[in-house]
Amino acid sequence: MPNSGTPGDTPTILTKWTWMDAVTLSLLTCLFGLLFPNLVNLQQQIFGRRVHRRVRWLASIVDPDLSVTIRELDGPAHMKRSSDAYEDVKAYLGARCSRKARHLLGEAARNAADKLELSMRNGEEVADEIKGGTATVWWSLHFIPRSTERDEEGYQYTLHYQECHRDDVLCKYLPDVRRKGRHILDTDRQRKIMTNISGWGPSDGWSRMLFKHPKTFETLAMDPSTKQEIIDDLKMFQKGRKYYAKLGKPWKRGYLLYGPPGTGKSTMVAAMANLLKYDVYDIELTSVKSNTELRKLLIGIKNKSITVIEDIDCSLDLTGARKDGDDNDDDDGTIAPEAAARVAQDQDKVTSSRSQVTLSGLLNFIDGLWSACGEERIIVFTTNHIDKLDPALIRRGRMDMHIEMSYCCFEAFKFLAKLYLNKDSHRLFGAVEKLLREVEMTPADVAENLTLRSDDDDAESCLQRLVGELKKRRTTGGKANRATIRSNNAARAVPAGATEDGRRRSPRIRARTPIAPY
Ligand SMILES: Nc1ncnc2c1ncn2[C@@H]1O[C@H](COP(=O)(O)OP(=O)(O)OP(=O)(O)O)[C@@H](O)[C@H]1O
Repeated sequence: MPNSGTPGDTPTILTKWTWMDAVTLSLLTCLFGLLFPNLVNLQQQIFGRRVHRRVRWLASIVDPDLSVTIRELDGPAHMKRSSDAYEDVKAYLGARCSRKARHLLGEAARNAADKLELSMRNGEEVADEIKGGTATVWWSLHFIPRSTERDEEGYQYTLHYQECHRDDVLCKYLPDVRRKGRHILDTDRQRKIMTNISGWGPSDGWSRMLFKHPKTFETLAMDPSTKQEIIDDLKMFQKGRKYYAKLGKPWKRGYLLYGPPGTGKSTMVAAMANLLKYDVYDIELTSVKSNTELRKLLIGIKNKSITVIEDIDCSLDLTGARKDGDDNDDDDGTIAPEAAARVAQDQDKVTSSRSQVTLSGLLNFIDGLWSACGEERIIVFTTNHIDKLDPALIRRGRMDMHIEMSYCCFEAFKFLAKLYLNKDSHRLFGAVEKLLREVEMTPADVAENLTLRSDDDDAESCLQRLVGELKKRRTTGGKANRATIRSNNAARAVPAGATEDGRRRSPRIRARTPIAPY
């Protein structure tokens, strides 16, 4: 209430005002606002900011807790992918805090079959220490259900801390959590294999399982020098961060594994994953409905991973030319004339097939702009028919290394004999060597013959079985086999180092990009 100013009262501005003064001031303010609207806005903003600051100050006294939330899926709507930060925090908390939580979640063992991997359960809270144990922060895990159509449901970790520890938490503690979590994931974790099966899995399109393939390069039968070359190449790739950055190239490498069925192409992928400790993304291309869906899958692929497309020649009708108007790729690969003649026919086929993924879409997937959004990624194609593939698909820069997985050579046999029978030599080795020069047999078949099948089996009986099988093939299928191989190879140049009849006994590497001197 305005006061007319009783003598003796504490004088204030208001006490000296009259109603008339107030009305006059209001009118003047309105007039000022009409004449200078921007100045009034500015005045209101400054006033608003001051109020906001006071409210924050009050809030920090009433509730000094701050929080950071890390969601399981991040990225824009329709492009959600599982978050690296979430995985790091999960690994960190799993190792550090889980024993402090009251209610734990047990998952399949990490390294040992009889152990459980423990982590926080939904709704659980655990404490962690910062500043050398002088302060405490709290982590909680919650499941957030979908609230709108565009939203994704998923888990989220929330870190609660006091305002006075803000700098320590944000600048030291959180980066440390991520670093430690990543280290645990890199060294200690069980790797995963992901596959895309329509309608399954979370929104990023990948269904996940633990990857437990036992195959390593130590148990892969190959020509030893070829094997070493591949191992060296992979290891060089793995430590090539600076090298790729220096070249201005995305940190990725493509391997094409080709050869007859049973020669170890899938097995090689498992050995690669185990050597590098990478996750495996196995793409079933026929389940991918469109190029857009393929891109969405690509965005969901994590770093330090091997992406495999098996039997690429069978996956889609990609063996012909790219569709007209589909070719926005600047590669120098040429298209066979007969393939060009099939363009119209292929176009119809591609359109009518379930999957609308085009060759161009696949090429962009491998090395388009989006493919560079990650790093330390390997892509592997396997095929039984390299000659059916469009050259653009396997050209330099896409498939950097071509590795032929071929029939069992004597070196590979000796490796398998040592592995399966623990024999470095045997009287039947000579016979096997001679027969392997005449008959095609895959390492898978050789390994099967060397496998002990009963308690009575021993090295002698296994080798006899192998010699018998080789002899049988020589008289029945052996020659037919060779003829087929020759006709399949007819379109290709005879590889360097091939035997007289054009066959090659050991895996062959054609490194399209020289192995880099990092
Ligand atoms: N070089 C090898 N060393 C050891 N084992 C091998 C080798 N090649 C094949 N095998 C064994 O043979 C089986 C089949 O191998 P794999 O599936 O890798 O062949 P593939 O070439 O991928 O066949 P496909 O082309 O039919 O997919 C596996 O159980 C594997 O252990």
